[in-house]
Amino acid sequence: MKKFTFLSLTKAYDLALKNAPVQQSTQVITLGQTLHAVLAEDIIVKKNLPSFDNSAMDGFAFKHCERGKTLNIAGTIFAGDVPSPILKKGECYKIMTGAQVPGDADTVVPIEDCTKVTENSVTIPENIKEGNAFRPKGEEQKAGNILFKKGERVTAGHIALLSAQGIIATTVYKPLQIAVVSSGDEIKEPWEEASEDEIYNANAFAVTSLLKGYGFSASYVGSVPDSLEKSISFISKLKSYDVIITTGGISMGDADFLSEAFSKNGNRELFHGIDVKPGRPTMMGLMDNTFVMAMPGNPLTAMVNTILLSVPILAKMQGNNRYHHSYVYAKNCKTFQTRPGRANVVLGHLHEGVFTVTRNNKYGSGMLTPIVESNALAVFDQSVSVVEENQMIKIILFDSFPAAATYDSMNTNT
Ligand SMILES: Nc1nc2c(c(=O)[nH]1)N[C@H]1C(S)=C(S)[C@@H](COP(=O)(O)OP(=O)(O)OC[C@H]3O[C@@H](n4cnc5c(N)ncnc54)[C@H](O)[C@@H]3O)O[C@H]1N2
Ligand code: MOO
Repeated sequence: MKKFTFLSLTKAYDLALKNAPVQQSTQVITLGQTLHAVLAEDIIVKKNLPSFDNSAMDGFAFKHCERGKTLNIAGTIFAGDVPSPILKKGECYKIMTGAQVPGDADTVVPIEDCTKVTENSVTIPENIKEGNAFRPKGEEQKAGNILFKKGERVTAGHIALLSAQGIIATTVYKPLQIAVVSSGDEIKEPWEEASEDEIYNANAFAVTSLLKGYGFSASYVGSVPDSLEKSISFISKLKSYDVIITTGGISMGDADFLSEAFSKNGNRELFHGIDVKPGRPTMMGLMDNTFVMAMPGNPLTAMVNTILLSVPILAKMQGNNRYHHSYVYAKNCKTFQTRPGRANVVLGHLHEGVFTVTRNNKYGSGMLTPIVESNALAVFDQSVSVVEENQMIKIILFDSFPAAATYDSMNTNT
């Protein structure tokens, strides 16, 4: 009988991250495809942002030394105009938001702050600061600077800046090819007929959709039957994938063949067994360049493990330079117990800064409903046995992409 080598959660996480091969292949994609992609090159500012001095308000542009006076309006400047300086002493421009401010004006006053506004003249207030509502060329980004660094994950904000730079093609890391595999003779696909003695496959669709929510594309490639030979053959066909995530068949039962089937395919196990609840039988390893994540079959465990462990590892493999989970602090609503002696991953619901543990932390890892009742998880160190009411704890939100660059030991609560 195979003996598990239980690692602490932190050690398992470290070891997996250390051995996770980072995607090397790149591809050029267009702007509309870049959301969630990871940049494989630094992006340099091509065009100053803004690229000309301009007004932040609808109002009047003038030379600051003329403040407090009634000025004649020498002309009106609209966004898109390319004006030349024409101001004489005692004059100002009427100007619209975003329009160019010519070199002979340095301050803008919003129209509502002026008095005696007529078609030809306006009285500028005395107490206006030099440079008010004036957006200088290059204020936000200067041409030649680094706009984004290699390893940044593209968000809508990045896309806004790329668009503002007229950058329509970027070099990114190719998306990881992730195969999701389920296991067990008792498993029927949701579109098949399942008797009362059989169960529907929840894990494959849970894991693929969960990863999709984090911006990865994972494909469900099928279910492995409970047979060593068939498992070996099934796995041997998946070697071109960057990652294989399996659920089930990884514990100590007579039908748990996956560890051996992976080994027979050359898998080098990094660990098989983590001192964590849930998720104890988890195995991870490297089959040549394919990273193997064998998750326990219990559906709640499979999902929790995917969030907690797979997502940061995949983020690193995808080339992301911020791959640790980030956390928020929350106040614990009600005292609850955890099982000391190993790390505990606890589901809960975060609302307005308060974390309420799901079902008083009494649910089974074979369940599914507690996941839907939760929107966050918290990890507690093996020394913790009780979490007190009003205690401040670190929470990892579901669907929140890893964004921490610094390592904070799995963000456990101690
Ligand atoms: N002697 C021991 N027994 C068990 C241990 C142990 O350390 N020693 N660990 C327990 C823990 S913890 C877990 S978790 C389970 C995990 O076992 P497996 O990874 O081998 O998973 P299976 O036995 O294949 O399945 C467990 C459970 O989950 C159901 N399942 C599996 N796949 C799916 C799927 N795709 N969709 C829905 N449900 C699925 C399966 O029918 C079982 O009910 O082992 C404990 N035992
Ligand atoms: O990993 Mo298991 O889910 O603790 O029952």
